[in-house]
Amino acid sequence: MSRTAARLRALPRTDKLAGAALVFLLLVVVVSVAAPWLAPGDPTAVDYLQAALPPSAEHWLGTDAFGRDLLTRVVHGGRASLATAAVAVALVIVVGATVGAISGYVGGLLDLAVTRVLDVLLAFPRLVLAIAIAALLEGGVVGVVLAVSVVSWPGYARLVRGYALQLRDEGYVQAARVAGTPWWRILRTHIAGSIAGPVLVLAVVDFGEVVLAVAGLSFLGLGVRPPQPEWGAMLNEARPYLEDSPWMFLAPGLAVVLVVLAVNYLGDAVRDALEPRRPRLPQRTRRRGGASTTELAAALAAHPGPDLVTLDRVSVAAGEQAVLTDVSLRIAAGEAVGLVGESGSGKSTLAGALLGLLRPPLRITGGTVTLYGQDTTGWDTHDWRLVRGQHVGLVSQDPLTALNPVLTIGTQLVETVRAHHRVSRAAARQRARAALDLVRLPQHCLDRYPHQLSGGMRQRVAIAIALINEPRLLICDEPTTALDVTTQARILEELTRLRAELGVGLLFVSHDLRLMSQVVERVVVLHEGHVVEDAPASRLFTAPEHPYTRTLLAAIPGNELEVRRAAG
Ligand SMILES: Nc1ncnc2c1ncn2[C@@H]1O[C@H](COP(=O)(O)OP(=O)(O)OP(=O)(O)O)[C@@H](O)[C@H]1O
Repeated sequence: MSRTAARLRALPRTDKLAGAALVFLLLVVVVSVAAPWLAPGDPTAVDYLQAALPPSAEHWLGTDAFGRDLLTRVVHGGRASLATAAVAVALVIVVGATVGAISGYVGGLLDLAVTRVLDVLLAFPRLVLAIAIAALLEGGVVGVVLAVSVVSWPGYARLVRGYALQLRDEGYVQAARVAGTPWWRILRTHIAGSIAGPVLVLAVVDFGEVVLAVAGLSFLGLGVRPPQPEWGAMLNEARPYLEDSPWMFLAPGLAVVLVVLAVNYLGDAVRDALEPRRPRLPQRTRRRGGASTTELAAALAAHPGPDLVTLDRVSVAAGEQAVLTDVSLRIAAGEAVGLVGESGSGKSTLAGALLGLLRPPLRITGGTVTLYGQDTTGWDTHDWRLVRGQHVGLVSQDPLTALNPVLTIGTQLVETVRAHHRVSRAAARQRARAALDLVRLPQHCLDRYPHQLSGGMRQRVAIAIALINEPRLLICDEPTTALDVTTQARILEELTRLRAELGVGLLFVSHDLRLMSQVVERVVVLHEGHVVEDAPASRLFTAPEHPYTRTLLAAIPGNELEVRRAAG
């Protein structure tokens, strides 16, 4: 099951109100679909003897001016309102997503033309344009569907175009192109899956507005025509009797209000579930244990050391499968520690545990992670945000994925400073200049985009971003894997120099012991989630104790004989 599907399935449990909204909407849909069986009376049959009766045991919601039972009409009206809205949204998704995806992916003149059309359509007030189109088409269900679709698809097209623009430069999309995959197959296989989540969120959020637009057009006499029941049309019919027979207004009015409220709440909840970075509730300032975020910030800043990080018998599991078992690790201020192990040994998981970046199904099942003297157990996202980027910098394997392709290097450096410090843009830019000097990049890089730099320059930018807030600990997760040998050597030199100059602690994660030997003082060897050796680099490279370490050393070209000799 994908992560998106898992989050959606968990939603009714994590947000009870969203669960209630979903149940209510399902109920409305079921009742509307089953209207002919649940309310078998003819919703259009006129009986003037029963006209304008208030709610009673016989007519639960009363009757209208033509003596028609309002409950029957509201139930049947739901069919028209919801079905019209659903068809309009489905049409809009297909048209908007297709146009947006093709426009963003193909680019060039086509994209230019499409964006101009979108700009024009989006510049019109949505409802006013819908009224004009519905009037032009002389109303009716088809007219309403087309009017609502014409004013709604630009929003979807714009959203999908943005994603397609971004995704077309992803490595796997380029690889598919190089492999000769036709564009429409790339769109279907590689792009559609990635945009399905955001489009779904937009559709749910938008559905409420479409229900309102359909009801609004029918209210104005441009949609479903009387005597057919539809909530908007019923409101129109009830208008002259608002003072004498308010129940005529209440029944369809409440139906619209409750459905739109439920859809909007559910839409917000779905969006929050799929984009957890968007805070919905006021931010919590009290942490478990009573210390406020401000107190934690002060404690982190004041930590005297020497230990920056301590992992005490930490275990991590993915569901039932153990990924790390009883891992202990310590990094002191200014110390360079290497974490080595073959692919799949758990190195990235350990780095993730250190930064609170483990995502389900990965979770810490035992032990404690202590950062700057603070036990991180129970930290929430705000607490982790204090640490990441300010007290701990991270340099990852591929700078392209860490850098935002549509922002200049200067903007990204400035944003990193301002995410943690209340300083002016000018002051942040000054720090950005200093950070570029630190990693020996020319100042003109500030105005460049990531794709305008070489791989080595991008990695230097990533290091500059990691160091710009002067953290005392830097985690480098395979920082040179994506680089050629000469650039690798330069980046390693750079890291060694920076460590000496700034006195930062360093966790250097790699599967390559040869590289590591150039940077670290102590090496921790990870094998199948267990620490099998933790020794000073000088001893580990000359007299490895564990057979697995010997295997790793023997894998270094030209090192086989020495290792065999060391092993005796
Ligand atoms: N999200 C996940 N769900 C399930 N298992 C996972 C998940 N992430 C990692 N694992 C498992 O955890 C183990 C360790 O993975 P991890 O990425 O930490 O290894 P690694 O040493 O960093 O490897 P590499 O050098 O290839 O990046 C692997 O067996 C992997 O299958």
